[in-house]
Amino acid sequence: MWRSSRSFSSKLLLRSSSPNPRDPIASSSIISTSYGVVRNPHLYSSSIPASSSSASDSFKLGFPQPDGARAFSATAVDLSSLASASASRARQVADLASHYARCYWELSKARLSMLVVATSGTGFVLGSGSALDFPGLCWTCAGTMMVAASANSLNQVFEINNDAKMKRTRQRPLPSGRITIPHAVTWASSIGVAGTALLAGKANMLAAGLAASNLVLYAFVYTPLKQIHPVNTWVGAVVGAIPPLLGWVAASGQVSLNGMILPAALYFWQLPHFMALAYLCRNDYAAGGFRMFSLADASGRRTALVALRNSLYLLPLGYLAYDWGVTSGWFCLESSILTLAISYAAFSFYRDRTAQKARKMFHASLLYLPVFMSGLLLHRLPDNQQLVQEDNSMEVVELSSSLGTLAEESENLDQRNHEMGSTGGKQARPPVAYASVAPFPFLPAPLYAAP
Ligand SMILES: CC(C)=CCC/C(C)=C/CC/C(C)=C/COP(=O)(O)OP(=O)(O)O
Repeated sequence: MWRSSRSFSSKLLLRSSSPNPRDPIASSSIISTSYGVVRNPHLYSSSIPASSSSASDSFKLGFPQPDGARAFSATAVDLSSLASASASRARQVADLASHYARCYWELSKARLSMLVVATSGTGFVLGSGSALDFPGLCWTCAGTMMVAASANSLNQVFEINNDAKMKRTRQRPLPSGRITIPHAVTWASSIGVAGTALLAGKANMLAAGLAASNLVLYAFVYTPLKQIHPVNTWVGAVVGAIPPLLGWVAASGQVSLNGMILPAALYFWQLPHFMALAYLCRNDYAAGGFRMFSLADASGRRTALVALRNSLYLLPLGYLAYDWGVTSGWFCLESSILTLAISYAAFSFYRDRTAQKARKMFHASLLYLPVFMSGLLLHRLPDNQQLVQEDNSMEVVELSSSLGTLAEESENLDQRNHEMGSTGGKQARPPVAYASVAPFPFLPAPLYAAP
C-alpha cells in the first residue's frame, strides 16, 4: 500500500516537472513556438505563404512592379500577417486565462466556498444591529471567499494522491495534471494572504485572526486527520462553524453569546450532512485511504445514530435565538418544524439503513441550512428591539425604581426651587436625561445635581 502510493507520487512529480500537454505553462514549447511566429522575423516571413504568392506570381507573369508598389504590397502582407499572428496570440492568451480560471475555480471548491460566504454574510447581518454596513458586508464576504478558497486549494494539494484514487475527485485539477503543485501552492498562498489582509484592513483583526486560524485548522489539522482518525468529521464541523462567527465578529467587533446561534447550527448540521455522505461514498473513501466514521461501522447503525443525535441537538436553537433576543418568536416555531423534519429523515435512516434513506437525509440537510439562515434573517430583531426584549423581564422593576428616583429627585428639586425662588435666583430645570429614561428602562436613572 505504502509502496504503491510512493510510486504513484513519484509518477506525479515526474509528470509535473516534465512538459505536460494539459498544463499550458509546463508545455511552454507549444506556446513559444507559436509566440515565435510573432517575435522571430524569419519565422514570421515564412508564415505568410498565401498572400506572398500573389506578389511573386506577378513577377513570374512578366509584369514587373514598380519599387513603390512592391514595397506597398510587402507592407500590406506584413500587416495582414501581423494581424493574424496577434489574433492567434490573443486566442492563446484567452485559452490560457480560461484554462487557469477553471483550475482556480475547481481548486477553490467554489460552490462550497460560496456556501461558506453565505454563512459568514448571514453572521455579519445578524451581528449588525439596526444599521447594516453594506460595504463592510461586501468586504467581509470577499475576504471570507478568498481565505476559504485558499484553504480548499491547500486541502487539494495535500490530498493529491488520495483524490487520484477516488471516483468523485480524480478529475480535480491536481490529480488530472491540469495544473502543477507549485502553481497551486502559489495560488493558494497569494489568495490566503490577500484575503486575511483584506479582513484585517476592512473588518477587524479579530475577524482576520479567526479566518487565518480556520485555514490552519482545515488545511493543517483536519486534512491530515482524515487519514488518521474518524474524529476528523467533528474537527471539520468546527471548521464549518467558524465562518458565521467570523461574520458576526466582523460586524460587531466581539464574540458574544447570542452570536453563537448560527455557529452552533452549522456545527450540529454538519454531522447528519457528512454522515450521509460518508455512508453513501464509503467505498470511495476507503479507496482514497480516508478513515471516515462510516468505514468502521459496517451496519451503518452508529453512523445513523450520530446523525440523529446531532439533528436533535438543533432543536433548542430556535428557542435560544428567541430567548436571547436575536429573533422574534416566529423563528422559534419555524426552526422547530425544520429540525423535526431533518430529525425525522435521520430517524428513518436509523430505522432503515439503506442508500435511499441516507440520500433522503442528505437532501433534508441540503434544505435545512438555507431555510434556517433565511428564517434567521427574516425574523431577526435589530439591536434596539433586542435590548428591549432582553430586558423585558427587568423592565417593571427598573421602571418602578426609576420612577421612585424621579419622585425623590423631583421633591429635592421643588425644595431647591422654593429656596431659589425665595432668594430670587435663576430657576433650576431638570436635565433632558430624565426624559430619555423612559424607552431605556435598563439604564440607571441619572442623578441630578443642581449646578
Ligand atoms: C474562512 C475559512 C478558512 C473557511 C473554511 C471553510 C471550509 C473550507 C469549510 C469546509 C468544511 C469541511 C469539513 C469540508 C469538507 O472537506 P473535505 O476535505 O472532506 O472535502 P473533499 O472530500 O471534497 O475534499
